[in-house]
Amino acid sequence: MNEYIIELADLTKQYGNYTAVDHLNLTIRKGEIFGLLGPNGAGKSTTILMMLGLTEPTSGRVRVCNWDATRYPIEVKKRVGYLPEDVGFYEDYTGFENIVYTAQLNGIGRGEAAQRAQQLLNRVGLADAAHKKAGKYSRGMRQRLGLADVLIKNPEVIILDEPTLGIDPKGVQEFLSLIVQLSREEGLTVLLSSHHLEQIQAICDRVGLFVKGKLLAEGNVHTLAGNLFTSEPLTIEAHITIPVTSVVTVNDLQRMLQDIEGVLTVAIQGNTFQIDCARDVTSQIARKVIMAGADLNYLHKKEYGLEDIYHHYFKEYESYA
Ligand SMILES: Nc1ncnc2c1ncn2[C@@H]1O[C@H](COP(=O)(O)OP(=O)(O)OP(=O)(O)O)[C@@H](O)[C@H]1O
Repeated sequence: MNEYIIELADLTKQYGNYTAVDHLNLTIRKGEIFGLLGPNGAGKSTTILMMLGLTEPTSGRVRVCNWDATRYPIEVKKRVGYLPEDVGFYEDYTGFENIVYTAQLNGIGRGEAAQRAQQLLNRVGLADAAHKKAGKYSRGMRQRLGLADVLIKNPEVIILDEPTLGIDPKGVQEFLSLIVQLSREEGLTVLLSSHHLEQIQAICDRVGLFVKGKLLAEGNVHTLAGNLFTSEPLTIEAHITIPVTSVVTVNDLQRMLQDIEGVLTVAIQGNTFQIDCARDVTSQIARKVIMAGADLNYLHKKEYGLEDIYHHYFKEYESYA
């Protein structure tokens, strides 16, 4: 059994002379939550369409659940659930009826379909609204119904394209927790395409950064930041109070910190010392402050997040949302 559930090898898609996806190489393991992040037009949707076997690559290979998606799209469709930005439901059918209908389209008999539909509606938090017409559902409820709709066929992989657009913050949090729960409890592999950095950072094990059809970087947020910002100065923030009885002044302390090898600059604002350094000198800072008889209230090392990474890569592209 192949350890990767999704494998893209030199995957390329051209529309005429335009290369929408450019020699993409990417592997995703079973049970991973992987985030596809990139500005509009980066090629995320085209990549997803190729994974689903809905559009043919110009060259390269795409395997999903051990099936070549281009040659065996039906096998892939049986194993992969796709939740687009906006799912189309029969508005006059209830949530329950919609899910039963999808189940039957997937060859599940009426009795089992009804039982599974009810279980899934409970699971996605729609038990109370199961018999309400889908046309009356809020945006958040529709996305939950969409999730039940893709889960009814017991997929191995689910692909979510901007699933939280238009949902209120509480609904977003609940929806994302549900995704993590499903992935962890049922070993479901999740591919989440989104512009929302904080959502990707909150739930994804790994992230792929797309721009102009290429994967510029991939890895977990921590590793990406480590690789990217090694040459950047490290910023350490120290909150320090100098007791009134002390002979040491703020200026003395600033000089002492400045003398530590590796420290570039020391800026002071109130009780906060912002220390830029070429390497991590946290322990030396702590020692100096305490030996000077001052009180060290906290020391904080700046961690680079997905937002810093995103801006680093995409600063020259203004088109992202
Ligand atoms: N059928 C098509 N014919 C011609 N060009 C296309 C077609 N589909 C997509 N493209 C182009 O390919 C590029 C990649 O589009 P794609 O939709 O994959 O990007 P995306 O990263 O999903 O962006 P978004 O977040 O806006 O959906 C875009 O420049 C788009 O205009």
